[in-house]
Amino acid sequence: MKVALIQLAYGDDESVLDRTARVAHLVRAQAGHDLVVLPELWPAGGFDYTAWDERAEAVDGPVAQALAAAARDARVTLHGGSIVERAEPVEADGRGLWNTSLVFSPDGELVATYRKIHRFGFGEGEPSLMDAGADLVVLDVPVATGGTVSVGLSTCYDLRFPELYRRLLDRGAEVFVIPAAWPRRRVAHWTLLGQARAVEDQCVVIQCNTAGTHARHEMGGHSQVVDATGKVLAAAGLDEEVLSIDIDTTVTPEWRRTFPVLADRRLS
Ligand SMILES: O=C(O)CCC(=O)C(=O)O
Repeated sequence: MKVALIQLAYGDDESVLDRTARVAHLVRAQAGHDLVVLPELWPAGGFDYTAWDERAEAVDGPVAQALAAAARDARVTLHGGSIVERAEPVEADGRGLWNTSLVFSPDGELVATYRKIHRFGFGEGEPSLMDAGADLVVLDVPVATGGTVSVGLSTCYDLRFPELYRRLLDRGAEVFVIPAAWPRRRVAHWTLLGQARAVEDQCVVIQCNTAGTHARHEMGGHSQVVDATGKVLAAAGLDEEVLSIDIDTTVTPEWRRTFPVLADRRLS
């Protein structure tokens, strides 16, 4: 499975319109990959809390339409990172905004949405401005060499909650895709926890982080792809870059067969 991770850098000066056009261009340049992945909240700004309400949009809004067209032109499955989603109806005590990932098929069809379950901010940011998602999402992603790969979705802070990944595993996930806006000061946790999820769940982990500095927060970069044995197959640095990697999808079932630790679980 050929995968491209676009570790996008942005600051405060680029408009959402300009950034969207730049991202669509970067996605089109990844033709030939099976899956292209973008970071969390790149249109609204991961830590740009004050702009979220104004930049919120529907899952068929202008950013989604630009991503759908880019996926179709490049003929790739596109994990478009996440947007601040505005949707109706709003629950009685709800906020009507979610941190929502969008996945498009190579035909440009929106095939999956995932609303981030664990909100980051310790009372501020996401918990005060957004609602929490409740639904697990696992989808089949087609691979040019034949067949599909079962991909479980999660976002950034979710990575700190291993029980979520066990549940995705139990729904058949072989790969976890994790877009993020993870700060530089805790980037060691980002890489370590990604490797831990790969080892404990015997899954491929694809982590696409943000780079650059926006809203006074320096992002950590260090996107990575880890195979089901825990081996880091590709790793980015601190700045904007595209990681391109051909993942051997036979490794996961072979590793699960030769080291059958999952079969020894006792509490499920
Ligand atoms: O858990 C962390 O250290 C960072 C999480 C985060 O930045 C997020 O979920 O947006």
